[in-house]
Amino acid sequence: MGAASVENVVFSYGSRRVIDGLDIHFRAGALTAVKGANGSGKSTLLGLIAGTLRPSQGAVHLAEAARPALVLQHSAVSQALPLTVRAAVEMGCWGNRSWLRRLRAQERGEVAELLDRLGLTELAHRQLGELSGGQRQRVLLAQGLAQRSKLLLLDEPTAGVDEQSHARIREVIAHELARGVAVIEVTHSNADAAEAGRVLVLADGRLVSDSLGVA
Ligand SMILES: Nc1ncnc2c1ncn2[C@@H]1O[C@H](COP(=O)(O)OP(=O)(O)OP(=O)(O)O)[C@@H](O)[C@H]1O
Repeated sequence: MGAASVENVVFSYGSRRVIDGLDIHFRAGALTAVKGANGSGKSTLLGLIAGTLRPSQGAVHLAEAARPALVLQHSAVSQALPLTVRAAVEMGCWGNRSWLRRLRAQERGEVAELLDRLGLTELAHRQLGELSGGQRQRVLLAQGLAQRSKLLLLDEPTAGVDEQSHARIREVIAHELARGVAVIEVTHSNADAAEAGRVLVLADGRLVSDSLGVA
């Protein structure tokens, strides 16, 4: 059993079909890059796997009962949420439990470690709205990692980040892969896609290329 599979999936917004019969099996513990022009359906595919969107036809199957962790692009998330960086990352630990529940010491330790790995410790008390786009992107990634899912869905995690942050994000992805997490990464970067074991290319909601990467 792989990490996830989409089987003959079709998805439409109104009468517009934006995913047009995708049939893809994602291996466990591997990095898969998803490329394609703007509007080709990449983010929609992640939403379908994450369960935030439901297929109009076909089915999505997940290996784990737990939900995948979906990390959106920072531009897709409100900057106005009255949350500190630390609180945003802690939200990733909530899972299905009550948000009123206090974090266990172990979870607090994990949050501190994630803040450190993503270079956010100094920013932990800042409000999300006070951060730059690249800083917010790292917060969203830390929040996704705090979910401890075996399937991590990343929507352009390195878009618009500086070189140092880029390196940190690549290290964090490599670390997750080494832990056996499957990562599906939407990217426009050839360099990032080259790190993947497999590169998928979408065009108009269809799979037009499925190749093994160089990694
Ligand atoms: N909420 C929505 N309502 C209607 N149409 C939408 C909605 N979200 C996306 N679309 C359309 O669905 C299609 C696929 O969008 P999607 O965001 O999946 O593309 P993408 O490949 O991720 O693009 P990008 O590279 O720009 O992020 C596009 O034509 C887009 O205009």
